Amino acid sequence: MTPTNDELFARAQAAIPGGVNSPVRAFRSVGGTPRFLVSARGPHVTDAEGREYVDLVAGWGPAILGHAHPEVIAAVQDAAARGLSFGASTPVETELAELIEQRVAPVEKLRLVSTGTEATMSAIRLARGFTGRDLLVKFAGHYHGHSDGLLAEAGSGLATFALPGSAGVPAEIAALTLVVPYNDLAALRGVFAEHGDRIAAVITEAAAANMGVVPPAPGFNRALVELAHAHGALVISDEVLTGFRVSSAGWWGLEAQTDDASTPDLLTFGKVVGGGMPVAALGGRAEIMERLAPLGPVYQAGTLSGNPVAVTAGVTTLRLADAAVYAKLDEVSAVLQRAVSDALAAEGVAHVVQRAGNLFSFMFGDAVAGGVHDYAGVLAQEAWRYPPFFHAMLDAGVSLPPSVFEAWFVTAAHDDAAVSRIVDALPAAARAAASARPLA
Ligand SMILES: Cc1ncc(COP(=O)(O)O)c(C=O)c1O
Ligand SMILES: N[C@H](C=O)CCC(=O)O
Repeated sequence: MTPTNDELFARAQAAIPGGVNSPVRAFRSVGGTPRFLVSARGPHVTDAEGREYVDLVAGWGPAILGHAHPEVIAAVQDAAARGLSFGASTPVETELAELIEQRVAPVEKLRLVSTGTEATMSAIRLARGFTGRDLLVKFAGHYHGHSDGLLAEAGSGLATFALPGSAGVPAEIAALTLVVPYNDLAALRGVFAEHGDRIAAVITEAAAANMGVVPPAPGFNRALVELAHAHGALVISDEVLTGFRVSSAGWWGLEAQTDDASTPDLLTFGKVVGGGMPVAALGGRAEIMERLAPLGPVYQAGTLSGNPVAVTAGVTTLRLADAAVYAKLDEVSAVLQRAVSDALAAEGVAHVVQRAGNLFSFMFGDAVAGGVHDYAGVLAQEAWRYPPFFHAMLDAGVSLPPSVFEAWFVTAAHDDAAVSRIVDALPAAARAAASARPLA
């Protein structure tokens, strides 16, 4: 007999800490049993009980074309048939690097890694190696993966579980990261005034989307580049989530930063560049990137870096992501933003739609209804309204991120039928949010 999600979760919990291989999957903040997925196609995922859901997680971002796009699958099958991993250079790696460099002008040289965590970790080491400085500045509520120096006041799972940081990070390492409120140039100026000659880099999500969506204030990214450069520090723009999702040139493309004064020195990518397989990258000014081994003294390596099957998925995805794909992502995103907002308004639920390109999320309560600009604002919301909203959608066959602190992700495969199913589910979900009460 087919095991249920409950049975699979019980078995997983016996074998795997918390039953999950990444904490946000555990449904801890929304309650209930995670769905164990067995397949995904187009805008849908299917669980082990055979139930199909319209998906608004999209593998946490990569699936811009929808799941299991036939051309991506065919290319991956073809690559796999020629060998899974060579531990040597392949032509397709250069193809992916060239594709990214053609689309994102500040990327003159690029190195492939396997996860976003590796990309940001290596970018930080490179920034330290290049500048000879030790301090790193990050913004509260931003998430850059789970390396030691980046977990202070981080978003994603740490926001979901209200963790200020992680055990196991030595105090000496944590002390090298200075955390500043997002969109607060005065605070950033203060940190540079005090520590300017020790700061190697500022790392920022190009547009924050791991505390829910919180876009940079107009001019913020430019001002932070100018400030950092005035103090001899680098800027790492983390586009792991936004890169090739919000436009064919990522967030950098949307802000159309064309002059040197507003150009980040290093950029990191993940998710879409792997088309659903483990590929990520760091890239930037050649002069900096060439400090990486074997050319320079900054060591960085990986057995699976540039894996030919994974990179084939990324190259094929980027090639298929034409203007029509981005237009569709924008269109579906706009329709859903409006539909959710209307449904919540109809039930009298105070809320705000937070958006950055086609990324969006909702925050609840009068305290946030005017818009949220930083992590303190995010924490002021009535987060307790989300679990009943989430479960009403799930019951109606719509899979949302299992945390109010995550973005919603659409795909170009969200056709009218998928969108209608989401829209039809909204009135009951909005009623559930309206009747929610804070946990005692
Ligand atoms: C902006 C950002 N940076 C870095 C990461 C880390 O990527 P990964 O989960 O692939 O390690 C993520 C997502 O997890 C992310 O959203
Ligand atoms: N917010 C994270 C990535 O963007 C969610 C993915 C994870 O850490 O499991």
